[in-house]
Amino acid sequence: MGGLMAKLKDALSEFTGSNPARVLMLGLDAAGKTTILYKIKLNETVATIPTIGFNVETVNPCKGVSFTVWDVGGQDRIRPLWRHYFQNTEGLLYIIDSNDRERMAEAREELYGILQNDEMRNVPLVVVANKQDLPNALSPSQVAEGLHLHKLTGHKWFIHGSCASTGEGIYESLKEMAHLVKEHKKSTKR
Ligand SMILES: Nc1nc2c(ncn2[C@@H]2O[C@H](COP(=O)(O)OP(=O)(O)OP(=O)(O)O)[C@@H](O)[C@H]2O)c(=O)[nH]1
Ligand SMILES: [Mg+2]
Repeated sequence: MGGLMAKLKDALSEFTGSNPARVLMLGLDAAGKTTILYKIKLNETVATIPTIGFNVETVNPCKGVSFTVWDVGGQDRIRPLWRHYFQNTEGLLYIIDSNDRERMAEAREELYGILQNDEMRNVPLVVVANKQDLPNALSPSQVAEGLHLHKLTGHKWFIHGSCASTGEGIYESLKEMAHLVKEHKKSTKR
């Protein structure tokens, strides 16, 4: 009985305050990462400047879920720094500017560059197809196609559309991230 109680306690505390999951948020510059981070943290649309370095916040996007979200600047000259944040990552949030059709191939190459790293092996991926409010934005399924997600192996993935300025779609993306991280933790415990 004691063992069962301990297991239950363990399951319940998986993502709660004392033990947040480490979520890494990457994507090309101006995709909307910092806007998303502070929308989750403060429920406010903040005016951002390009991130040089990183922002980190602990957030509780839904009941019983706690994430430490690392938002790392995406300008090309600082992308080589991304790898320093890979270790112990439990979920990758990859943010796409769905309106930036010209840079979809670049976003794809960067994504595959991240995922092939040993430290990111099997880490679940949630792609956020942001800026859905813009009239020329690719739909989430077009973004999935542009990123060749259907060819991706070794990573559970999910894609959701969002508009960071209104917050639409962000909660759903994080809820799915919580689900995938939980599944991943279970499978690595086995
Ligand atoms: N229309 C629209 N604009 C957005 C949306 N999300 C973010 N933006 C704008 O996009 C610009 C870049 O947003 P940031 O959050 O700074 O982008 P970032 O990914 O953190 O960029 P780096 O820090 O350079 O990597 C800002 O002007 C935001 O207001 C969105 O959903 N729709
Ligand atoms: Mg930023």
